[in-house]
Amino acid sequence: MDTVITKELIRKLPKVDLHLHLDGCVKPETALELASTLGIPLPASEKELLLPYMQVTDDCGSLKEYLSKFDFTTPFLQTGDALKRVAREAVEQAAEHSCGYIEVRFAPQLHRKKGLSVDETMYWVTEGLKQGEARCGVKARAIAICMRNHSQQANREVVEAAARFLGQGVVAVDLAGDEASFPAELFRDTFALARKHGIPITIHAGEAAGPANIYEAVTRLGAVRIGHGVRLQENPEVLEIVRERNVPLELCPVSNIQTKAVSGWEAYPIKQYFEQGLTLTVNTDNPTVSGTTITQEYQTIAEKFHFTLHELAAIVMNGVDAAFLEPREKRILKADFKRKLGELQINVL
Ligand SMILES: O=c1[nH]cnc2c1ncn2[C@@H]1O[C@H](CO)[C@@H](O)[C@H]1O
Ligand SMILES: [Zn+2]
Repeated sequence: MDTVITKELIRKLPKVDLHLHLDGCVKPETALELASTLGIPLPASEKELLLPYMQVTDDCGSLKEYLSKFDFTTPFLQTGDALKRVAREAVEQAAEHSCGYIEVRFAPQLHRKKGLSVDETMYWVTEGLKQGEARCGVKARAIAICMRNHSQQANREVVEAAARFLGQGVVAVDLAGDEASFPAELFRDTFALARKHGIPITIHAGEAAGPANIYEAVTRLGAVRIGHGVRLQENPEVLEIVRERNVPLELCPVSNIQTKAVSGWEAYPIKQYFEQGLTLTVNTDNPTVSGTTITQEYQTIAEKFHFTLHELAAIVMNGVDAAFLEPREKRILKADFKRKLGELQINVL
């Protein structure tokens, strides 16, 4: 008989979160403290009352509307101390949900309003992750995000700083922001520079626009993972390319429903993708903005799509395989995950 998949069992299941935005996981209580330290007035002084300003509701209509929630948080994330703290807290939150490995992404250019340089933002975020790692035993790395609405020069600075921090806590570069208004092909030069520096690339694509952006990201920009990619099903040829090349999709189910990347759970293609042999990973995107946790993401797909515990573990291991870690570090992580899954009587390949 199949094991009953309880929430507690999923919480205990060793997991990874490869798609997690730093500014999307700020705890409301932290926002309150940072705002008071920085002297920024807030519309509410209790965390429960602050949460609606930081979180979307089910009637969120689009990615653009979803992204507007980030305007509330960025003013607090402008100092080294604040960046270090929220990075550390991202690791702590992951530890509560038995994540053994996380990659936290952030856009350095959004954190410079008080004069930090791009390198300084990377320094503080990676410091916070290291502190969290030491305290919680969760391996944590950073991904530097280029923003779609930023200038080529601003994005170039991010890529160049990422090259300096590669192997020092930063493991990859990404492209995020308003996908519908800025197609992937606008960023060819930016990612050519990343390739020149040998920086691994993941790109948000096929979320608020169609598979053409996934095609561009994989075949021209050099993406070896795709952020979301849920709209891949709209083009079977692109789907075949993604499958052949074994490009992992960083699905974020709760966020994907909220941003209307997919019309609703009945149309969410995760089971089909799984059965078609695509490499799926499950992630949170923005725990605070989306009101989710990695446990909830797994529980939701288990309930709605009847994944078995072994299938959930296979998805976890896809994430371990897709981690932007050096081969040696990855082998150690993989062995560690197999051991921990074995303790739960789950055997994976
Ligand atoms: O799902 C998403 N799609 C596209 N952009 C996103 C998503 N979530 C967050 N951001 C954007 O990335 C920035 C840096 O973390 C956030 O400020 C937000 O604008
Ligand atoms: Zn994202």
